Amino acid sequence: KQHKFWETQPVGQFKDLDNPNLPEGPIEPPTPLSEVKAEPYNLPAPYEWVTCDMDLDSTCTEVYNLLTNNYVEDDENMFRFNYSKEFLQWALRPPGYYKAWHIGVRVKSTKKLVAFITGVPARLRVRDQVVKMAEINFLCVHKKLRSKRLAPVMIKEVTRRVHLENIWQAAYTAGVVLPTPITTCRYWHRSLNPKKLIDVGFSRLGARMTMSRTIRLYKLPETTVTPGFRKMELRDVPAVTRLLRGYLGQFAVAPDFDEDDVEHWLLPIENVVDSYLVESPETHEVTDFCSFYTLPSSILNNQNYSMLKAAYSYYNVTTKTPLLQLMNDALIVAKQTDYDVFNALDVMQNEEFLKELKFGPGDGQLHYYLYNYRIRNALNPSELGLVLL
Ligand SMILES: COc1cccc(CC(=N)NC(=O)c2cccnc2OC2CCNCC2)c1
Repeated sequence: KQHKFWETQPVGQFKDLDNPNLPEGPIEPPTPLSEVKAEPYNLPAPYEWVTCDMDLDSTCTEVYNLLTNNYVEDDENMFRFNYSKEFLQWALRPPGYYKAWHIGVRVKSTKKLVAFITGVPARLRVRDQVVKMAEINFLCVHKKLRSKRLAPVMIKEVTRRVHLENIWQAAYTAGVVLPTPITTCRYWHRSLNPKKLIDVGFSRLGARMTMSRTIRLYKLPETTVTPGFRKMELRDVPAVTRLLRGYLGQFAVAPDFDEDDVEHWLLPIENVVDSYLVESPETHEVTDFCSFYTLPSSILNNQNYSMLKAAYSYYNVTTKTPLLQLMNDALIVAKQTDYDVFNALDVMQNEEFLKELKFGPGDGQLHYYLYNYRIRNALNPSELGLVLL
């Protein structure tokens, strides 16, 4: 009964796990475009498909409001992701994006937006194969329409529209176990504003800890310590691309970023994405890079606060500066710009700094998935070089 839908899809199936003979790579071959279903899948009668034009402020506001009230909550339903409009426009319009992959479901009679799912194109390398994929995200069904089995038809519709662009693989994450994770990550949090985090129930006062001792424990310097540490600028795109491509090559799964991708995904946008680099004061060479994205969470019921300002570790590269020192500078700039918490997954080399920089383990896991692409053995999170938004 479980996974009724996913057992019908070209994804690694749990029953295949002990079959070492299945080759790594696509599970199903591409379909001739003439054979891809030309019409959208059928929705239940009261609903209709709509393509959400994120360039239209009114549509962007509808998407923002749907997600603000109905998107992912933590396990204890105390917080809900609150992606900003500017973030959504950034996340959904990378180089080569397709408007048709920004899919909404409206109530025919009222035109109310009640569900959403998106894809954006990405070139991902899986071991030695660079594969054109869709990164699927923001699957959201209004709370009042849950268990109407809308999610499977929305997944089939975005898959159909991705197929129409001759793309046959996808990548996505979920907090739940589906067939079959390529890796399972743990997330970690570094308190920047411990008083607020304890007040809103995100953190608990440690045993034998006072509030003032806790505030002292997480205190950070007022200024960064690495000489040449500065914000990334447009002129840095070629150097950052070289740095990032060289670094990501070590991971089994990672984006195959070119300069256009780096310009879109890593050039700082206030309150959306922040990127810093180390330019050697002697040689002016760009030797290190760190970045984080901004994803606030609504605090679902607290008298004093309504929003948690959270930074999420994105891509970080070191070739000269110790990773601990670079990431501590990232914590310092996040604290300076009023973030309450800095989150990170145990992917790439993040384990090197998590404990040392006073991150605490979160209580959940994030599973990564590939669609229509088998990898022989699940990866360790440290073999994953991909961060999805
Ligand atoms: C603190 O507010 C929350 C609001 C909703 C959910 C969660 C817990 C959670 N599920 N966190 C993560 O999935 C997570 C934790 C650390 C880093 N990235 C993450 O998720 C990213 C990547 C996947 N898409 C959502 C954002 C926390």
